[in-house]
Amino acid sequence: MVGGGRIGEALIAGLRKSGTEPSDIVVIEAVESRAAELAKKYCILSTSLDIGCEGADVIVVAVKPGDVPAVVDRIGDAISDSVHESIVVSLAAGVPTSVLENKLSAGSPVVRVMPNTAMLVGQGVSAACKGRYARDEHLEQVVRIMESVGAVVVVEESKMDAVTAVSGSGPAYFFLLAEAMVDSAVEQGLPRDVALRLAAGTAMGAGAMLTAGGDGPADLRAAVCSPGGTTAAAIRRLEAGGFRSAVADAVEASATRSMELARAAQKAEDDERDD
Ligand SMILES: NC(=O)C1=CN([C@@H]2O[C@H](COP(=O)(O)OP(=O)(O)OC[C@H]3O[C@@H](n4cnc5c(N)ncnc54)[C@H](O)[C@@H]3O)[C@@H](O)[C@H]2O)C=CC1
Ligand SMILES: O=C(O)[C@@H]1CCC=N1
Repeated sequence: MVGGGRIGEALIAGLRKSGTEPSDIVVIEAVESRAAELAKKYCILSTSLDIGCEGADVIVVAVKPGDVPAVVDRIGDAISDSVHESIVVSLAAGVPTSVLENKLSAGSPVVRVMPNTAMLVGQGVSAACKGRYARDEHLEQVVRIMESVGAVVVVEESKMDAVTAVSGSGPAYFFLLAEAMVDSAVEQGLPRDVALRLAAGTAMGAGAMLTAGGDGPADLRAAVCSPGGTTAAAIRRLEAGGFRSAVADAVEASATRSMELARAAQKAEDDERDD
């Protein structure tokens, strides 16, 4: 795991919870105190890029998009002489697989994954796609790893911006909704801890109903709206307040930002090649 920030930790935590042996995970994190913290918390080894990458079956890149080219360049140097084939997996928003492939030895297998933070509790949902040189068995190996921390869908790389906008960024939309519900509940006289339990339990139950495979969201919502009742009154205000279009705008803004990150990563690489 290269990069032990928020998503790096979520994956490590999820893997440990799902029974992955501590000796099968190595963390490479630039901030020494953070590396030590992760090593202690998850009983895993913390090391450097040069030592940690060689011989790894899977190298997960979990640094910020702008840091990916430099980090993968160093990974490429570290593994270029190795006879062992490593799959390089990028979790970074926006960054195309081609940017990683161009930093690695010719023909290196790269898989791009857009995970989400709920991996931390084994309830993530990820999308994965193959780079140009990755074979089906490489993708399958990565899918198996991600399945140990949640659900996985396989998509074309061209769909990754949309995926990022829905499930990568998505937990934050639900957290914002929960935050607003809790604050409003406190305004209505509930103690904050009770309000949080109610909002979180509601999110959990609604999520379970959505994933049960029966009715879709529109039918489920309609079933809560008793004629002339409380929910219909609330939904009318949400619609009047532009809830649906605010969500559509938010998802579009996230996808657009993902495309901008892709262009920035591509440009950085083009500039470097020209120098
Ligand atoms: N936070 C989230 O929920 C999600 C994040 N992602 C992606 O994951 C990546 C990381 O995001 P976060 O964890 O939120 O960021 P973060 O800033 O919390 O973590 C990045 C970590 O990488 C470390 N780092 C930077 N350069 C390094 C180097 N050369 N060697 C080793 N470590 C280095 C930093 O010290 C930091 O701890 C991003 O590319 C983001 O697009 C994807 C899906 C969800
Ligand atoms: O906000 C971000 O850029 C990352 C990618 C998806 C979730 N967090």
